[in-house]
Amino acid sequence: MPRIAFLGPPGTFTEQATRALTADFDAELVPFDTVPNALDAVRSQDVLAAGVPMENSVEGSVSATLDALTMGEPLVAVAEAVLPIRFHVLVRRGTTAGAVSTVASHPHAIAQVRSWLDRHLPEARVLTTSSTAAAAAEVDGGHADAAVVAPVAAERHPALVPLDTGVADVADARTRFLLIRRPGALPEPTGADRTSIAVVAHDEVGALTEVLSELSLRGINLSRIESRPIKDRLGEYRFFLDFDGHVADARIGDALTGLRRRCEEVRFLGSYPKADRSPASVRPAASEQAFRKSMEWLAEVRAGRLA
Ligand SMILES: O=C(O)C(=O)Cc1ccccc1
Repeated sequence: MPRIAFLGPPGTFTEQATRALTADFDAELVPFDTVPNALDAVRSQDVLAAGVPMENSVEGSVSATLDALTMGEPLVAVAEAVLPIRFHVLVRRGTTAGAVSTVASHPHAIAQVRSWLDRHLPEARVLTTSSTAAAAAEVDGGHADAAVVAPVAAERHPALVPLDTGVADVADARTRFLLIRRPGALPEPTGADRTSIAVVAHDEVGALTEVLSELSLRGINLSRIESRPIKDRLGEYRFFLDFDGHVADARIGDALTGLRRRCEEVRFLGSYPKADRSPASVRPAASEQAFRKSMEWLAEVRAGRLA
């Protein structure tokens, strides 16, 4: 049975997402304490794949995931899941809100319950943990008084009780998760795919505009752009781009070759079906047929068959 890593310990949102991402096959889910460790386990072939949190509608990208994807051997995303996010706040039985002096959770969870904390636990000191489930373990072990967790974590900690449930500053907050593998056969194009890449543009005037032009000229819909510093050079950045389409699509392949010529570095991070299955809107000039016809025309010109 394939082993699949997830950001643990058991009871995280990522475990829930990884279960959804592997629902089609029998898998043994294996917890790792950090995203970089889970991805390294994929690289070293200890596991087949890893489920990782990617971005959140409230707090933005999970930078640990972005950085870990581009450091080390190449990896690619093969599937995407989006989960609605609401939290339970768990305490040891008998703890009242007034007795909570420390509240623990993953930084992205804390960011999504700031107003709730200001209202209900204004005096509490925040302790950040590697995951929401790790925060529940801290409370169980007596190292923190309250934990902001995924509802599933409550089942794992029968000694803890909710101080509140369904907590979320933004009612419709969502988090996007990816299933990451070593490069191999790509998922088949479905017409409702997303492609992710990371590029380092040359340090010159207009470089980012030119990167974006490669996409816009081909009618490619950009769904996310994020920058992360290149660790060893201050003021230079790696851009993470997500856009509609599959690398097997002519317009995407064409854009990628343009980027490859133009950029210092291009890392392909996968083409995979979008969680919402919404089909890409492709303008006529960027359709498969338009690309095929233009290539046929070029071949004719090159063969000297056109007047
Ligand atoms: O810590 C978790 O449970 C995670 O899976 C990371 C996370 C944290 C907050 C919101 C969504 C995902």
